[in-house]
Amino acid sequence: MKVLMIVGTRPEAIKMIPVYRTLSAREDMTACLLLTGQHREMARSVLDLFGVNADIDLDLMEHGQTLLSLSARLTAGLSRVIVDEQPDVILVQGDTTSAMIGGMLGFYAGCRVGHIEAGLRTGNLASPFPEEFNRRVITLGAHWHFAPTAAAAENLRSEGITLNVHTVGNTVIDAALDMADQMTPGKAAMFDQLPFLDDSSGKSVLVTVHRRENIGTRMAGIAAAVGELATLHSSTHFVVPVHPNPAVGAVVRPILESLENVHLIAPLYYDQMIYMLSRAFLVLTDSGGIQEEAPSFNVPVLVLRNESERMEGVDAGCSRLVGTEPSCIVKEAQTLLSDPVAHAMMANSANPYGDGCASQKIAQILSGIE
Ligand SMILES: CC(=O)N[C@H]1[C@@H](OP(=O)(O)OP(=O)(O)OC[C@H]2O[C@@H](n3ccc(=O)[nH]c3=O)[C@H](O)[C@@H]2O)O[C@H](CO)[C@@H](O)[C@@H]1O
Repeated sequence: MKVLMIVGTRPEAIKMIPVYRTLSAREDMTACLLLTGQHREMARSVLDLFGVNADIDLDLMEHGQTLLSLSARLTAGLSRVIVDEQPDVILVQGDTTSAMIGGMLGFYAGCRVGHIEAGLRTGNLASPFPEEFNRRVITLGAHWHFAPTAAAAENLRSEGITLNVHTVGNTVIDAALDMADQMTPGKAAMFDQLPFLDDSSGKSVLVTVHRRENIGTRMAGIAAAVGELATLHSSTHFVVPVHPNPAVGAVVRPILESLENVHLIAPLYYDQMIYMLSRAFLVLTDSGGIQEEAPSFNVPVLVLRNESERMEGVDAGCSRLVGTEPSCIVKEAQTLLSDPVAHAMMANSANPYGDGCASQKIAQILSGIE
């Protein structure tokens, strides 16, 4: 069975590599990993860390690309590969434009499409844009729906999708646990960059923001809240890897760069990120993947969004949706920074997103064993 696995962005690489490695180790499958180049450098750096080479690199990224120009190039590039490679199965992950076009072309070509991380929904087609649309299109053409949680599987059933829906966990947990076993270089790099990490008694708060819907006023509100928290908790370090999208730095730098205990640093390599997660006291984020990973390291998460397609963490008690209003963020973070009981209750909640075995389950389903 020939399986073409399509990856566009950093999080797709993180979530697809465990499946690629699992399929590659099997004799009944030939796995072919394709990078579209939607986010060129960030996706490649993940492959390098896991010691994986792409079989095909379309290198499609263009400076200033729009959804329209990207979709056109993806359609042309992926169509050629599907005709040349004749895969039996196409695997896509998540809800990016690479995943949506890959799933759609797979359906057109008569391949069986497997959707990893199926069934996430906000119920609002306009937010996140275009991801909610992309997810629904992929669902329509998919043969297998690999839902990360029971709630995601239920979302699919409520849309009438009942065949081949499998709750397998999220492959990001496979990747995070794997990286946690080999993060020594990442830890050393973080110690070089942030020497205060040497002091094991110091608290660190990890902050990441990048979502399109937060850029602008909302992101300024988030940065103002971080600034206020940093002033109130002067012995706590706030570590902010700044997303490469220049719009993010343009908002957060002027608000936070003068604060001594706020560290605005470059995006982290994945081993560095996993070290920081394992080490953080609290995470403030609008990232999907980080929400899913942090509970595996017993770190509470405050989600900087007004709605989320990942409510399982909130229901399990690992995370809280705090929106982007500075006063709400400060209030919730203050509680966790100053009340050990409130912190422990969140930190000790079990991770609802998986146990690290999702890739094995996906491989077994693809090969018809399960
Ligand atoms: C805006 C956007 O593109 N969102 C997509 C992104 O979500 P998501 O919001 O997860 O994207 P992020 O860019 O936050 O990536 C998260 C992943 O990158 C890692 N990380 C993050 C920051 C850093 O400096 N270093 C690092 O290694 C995190 O540990 C995590 O594993 O990918 C998902 C998976 O396809 C999609 O469902 C989302 O629609």
